[in-house]
Amino acid sequence: MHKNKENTEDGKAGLLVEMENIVVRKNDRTILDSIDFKIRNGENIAIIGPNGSGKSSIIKTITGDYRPIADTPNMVFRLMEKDRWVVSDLKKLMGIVSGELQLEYMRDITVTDVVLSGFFSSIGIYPNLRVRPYMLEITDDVIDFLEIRHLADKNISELSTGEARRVLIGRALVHNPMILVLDEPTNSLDLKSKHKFRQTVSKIAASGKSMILVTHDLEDIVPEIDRVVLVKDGKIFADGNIEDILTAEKLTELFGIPVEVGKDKGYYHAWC
Ligand SMILES: Nc1ncnc2c1ncn2[C@@H]1O[C@H](COP(=O)(O)OP(=O)(O)OP(=O)(O)O)[C@@H](O)[C@H]1O
Repeated sequence: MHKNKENTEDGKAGLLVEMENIVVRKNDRTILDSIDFKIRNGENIAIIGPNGSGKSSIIKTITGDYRPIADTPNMVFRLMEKDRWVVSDLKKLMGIVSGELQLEYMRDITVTDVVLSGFFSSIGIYPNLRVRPYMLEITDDVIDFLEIRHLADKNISELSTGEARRVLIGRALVHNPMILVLDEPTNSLDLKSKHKFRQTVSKIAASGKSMILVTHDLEDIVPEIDRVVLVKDGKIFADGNIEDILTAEKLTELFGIPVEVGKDKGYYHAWC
């Protein structure tokens, strides 16, 4: 799979995202409070937290959909070591797969066009978009990388939920984003589809792409992910190495119920 110049050379040691003292308010309510969060190039991170704790809001802040309160003292919001961005540039930095996006794609668009549309951040390919030969080549590469060649000519609306989600990963990857964001990617997938999806996630993580995985399911945390961030009540509750963070004690405090944690063949699971 193709790589960003920044991924391989100059930006290697760089910070992709720096957030310090980030506050976001919606409807007169603080939904993110004093968030400190940094992502280094090549890091793979899982974000976990109860419903409504602020996980998606952190992602939406990074993508520019939510704006931090600008006059917060000591606030830092820097992406790729730059302080100023336009939202359309932020979208190019990130490749996002979410349930919301999948709903938007319940249309008769071929898998190839869905993947290709990632170049334009559009839903589908329209006559006004300038599709260049290199885009078609990269689309082909991504289809092969994700092992979805057999689906390429089908309409996305004909696919199973699991297949469609892999196609959306293709759309997210095709423009070579610095960070791939998977927001609850295995929701409503059956066991086999989850297994296949996690294999795909492992393959992408191993390719050196930075990844943020937002999930409620510890089993989604493939062994290539070694950092976990816990979010509670709009704040970062814990952030660190997976072994220090995914403990029964921390998850019990995070969810407010007794939680047990186990680990088997590199995968964590929790029960209560
Ligand atoms: N645009 C918005 N307007 C008003 N409130 C919002 C908005 N976006 C998020 N919130 C509120 O902020 C809080 C955090 O929401 P967010 O979607 O980030 O949580 P989450 O951790 O991703 O939840 P879940 O696990 O249920 O997806 C919730 O109380 C939510 O209602």
